[in-house]
Amino acid sequence: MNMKTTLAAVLSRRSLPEAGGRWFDDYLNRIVRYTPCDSQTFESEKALIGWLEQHQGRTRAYRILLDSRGQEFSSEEFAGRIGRLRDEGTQRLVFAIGPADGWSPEARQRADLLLSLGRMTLPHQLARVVLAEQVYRAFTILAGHPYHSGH
Ligand SMILES: C[S@@+](CC[C@H](N)C(=O)[O-])C[C@H]1O[C@@H](n2cnc3c(N)ncnc32)[C@H](O)[C@@H]1O
Repeated sequence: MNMKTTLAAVLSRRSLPEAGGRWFDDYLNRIVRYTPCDSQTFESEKALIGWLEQHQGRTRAYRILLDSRGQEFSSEEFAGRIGRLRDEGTQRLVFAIGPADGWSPEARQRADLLLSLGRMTLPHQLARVVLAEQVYRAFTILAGHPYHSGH
């Protein structure tokens, strides 16, 4: 069975219309050419964690929380990690952008991976677009598509 990827974010109702905007939608549309992928938004960390607990599938979703203090990867390393998860039979892979004031210690502890896009803090709208682009890039690397030409 195909691994399903979800790009999730905790976004306030106020920031929802502009969050990600056309750039995010464009990358999401490109990702679905390679793999089933959707977007989910939540008003609070609690709502996101509750959704994660409910949507387990046969196996638990692999949770990757975006956090500037997390682990950094090159695009090739990132693609390799996603490819390994897919090949190991992971059914659902969830990437999540956190609330404006960052993740709670409890959420961080329950993550399978804390992923950093760099040590600088980005506004969540930008982090969401960068994440979508890197997920798209990762699937093109795994497919051998020439979108990624190195540095
Ligand atoms: C505005 S930031 C939160 C900033 C918060 N004050 C903090 O220090 O954690 C909102 C969300 O964007 C994501 N984010 C921002 N910069 C990031 C980075 N460099 N790497 C990974 N995620 C990032 C994280 O998910 C974060 O929870």
